[in-house]
Amino acid sequence: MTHPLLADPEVSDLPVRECREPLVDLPDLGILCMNPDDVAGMRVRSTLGARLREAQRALPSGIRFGVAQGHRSPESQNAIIAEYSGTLRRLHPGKDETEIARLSSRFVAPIAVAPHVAGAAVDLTLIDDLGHPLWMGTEIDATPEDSDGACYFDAPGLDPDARRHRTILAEALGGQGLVNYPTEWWHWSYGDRYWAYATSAPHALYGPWPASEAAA
Ligand SMILES: C[C@@H](N)C(=O)N[C@H](C)C(=O)O
Repeated sequence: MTHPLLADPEVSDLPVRECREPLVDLPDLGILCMNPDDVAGMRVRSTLGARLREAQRALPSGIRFGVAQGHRSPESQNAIIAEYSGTLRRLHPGKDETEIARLSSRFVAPIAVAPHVAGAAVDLTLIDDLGHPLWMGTEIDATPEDSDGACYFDAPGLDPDARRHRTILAEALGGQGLVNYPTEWWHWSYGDRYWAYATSAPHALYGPWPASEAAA
């Protein structure tokens, strides 16, 4: 089955009805954040936070979540877009900017629809009771090029441990209504446009947040 990308009109054209729900701190909900310097990245919209807490309770004993990043500033989003687009331009000198933007959205969302900027997404993995990340087949943030496609949630040819761990992740998060971005096993969201697309909701719940800063 093929899935649309965040840049595709099936997703990007969906309306947002911003519900103005605040961000919450994930550590306050008992969720481990793996990047202590990224204070903003420890926050997500409150419904997403509550759902993550419930999803963590549903994990097998001895396993917990490790969050790499939740909320992201528009500046950080734009910096990731610029860096990855530059890589793609070097790899594909014949492609025009429309094609580069679509390819880029396999790995990083266009700013206008960015789920992390809305506080509606987390990049996360599973952590064992010794504090070690479980093997998921790639590191978080492996690009399609660097991982030869193994970053895709349903990538063929994954070893059994990685497949089993991804299934555990998906059952816990999917059970709480989160949706995965199929090009990245680690990216899960709730209330953004991709969630609206995947759940056939009439509109997204969250746009860029805070609205004033994200307009740039
Ligand atoms: C850059 C990567 N970690 C990521 O966050 N990708 C998604 C699709 C995003 O930009 O929202």
